[in-house]
Amino acid sequence: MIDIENLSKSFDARTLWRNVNFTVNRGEMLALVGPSGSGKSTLLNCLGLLDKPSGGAIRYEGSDITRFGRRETLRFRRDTLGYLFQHYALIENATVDENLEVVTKLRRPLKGKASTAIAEALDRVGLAGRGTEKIHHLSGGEQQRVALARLLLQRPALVLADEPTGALDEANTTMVVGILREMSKDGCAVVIATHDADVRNRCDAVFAVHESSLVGSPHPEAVHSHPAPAG
Ligand SMILES: Nc1ncnc2c1ncn2[C@@H]1O[C@H](COP(=O)(O)OP(=O)(O)OP(=O)(O)O)[C@@H](O)[C@H]1O
Repeated sequence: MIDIENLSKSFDARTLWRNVNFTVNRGEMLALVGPSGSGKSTLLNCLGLLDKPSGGAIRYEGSDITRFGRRETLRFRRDTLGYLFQHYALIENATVDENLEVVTKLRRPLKGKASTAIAEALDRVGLAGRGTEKIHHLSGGEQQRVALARLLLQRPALVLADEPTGALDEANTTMVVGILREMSKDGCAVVIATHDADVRNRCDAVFAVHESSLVGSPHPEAVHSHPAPAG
């Protein structure tokens, strides 16, 4: 679905990564691992059109999205991408429901009313009945789960998740990864930057940023026999 071709990123004299090539298909969940500072978030930001690569192409349905103009970029972000990033990107002073209504106003729920779809999404992430609470009253892990409920309502084709379990305990980590897995089974492609070995082990493919290159394999057996560098 999305093909990354010879992607590179440099800042001044420093090359973060180069010759990055991989494909993510619908139904796949892929982990990006590597030491802190190796450039995982920057790679996700390039895929999410929040940063520009220095070279190469990111093809989605044949188009190189790095060459999109402003209007196409906004449309692609709105219609195709879903972000699950470290700072949640929620409206702090609004309620949980108000944050989720932003999505249901743009995208109708698959079935039934928006309020029912919002309640179902909150139930799925373990926050049933919390819709009237203000975001800034929630813990970091709860805010992360509101961001996940937002993704469930949005139903994007490509989910980009940056350390989605960093603020979560084990039970919630299992739930978040389980929901991302279900979204991939429903036909979405998921790319997760993570330091968490449990998250990595539940992915279909693992790619490691290592000495400015991306190394890895789409076959978990091969990944297990050549472990990615710890990150
Ligand atoms: N706009 C920029 N200009 C200069 N350097 C930058 C810029 N953006 C990121 N960097 C640098 O690129 C490096 C990689 O950062 P990035 O956040 O992508 O790493 P990471 O692998 O996600 O790290 P972590 O696992 O700690 O989140 C860092 O050293 C960062 O300072």
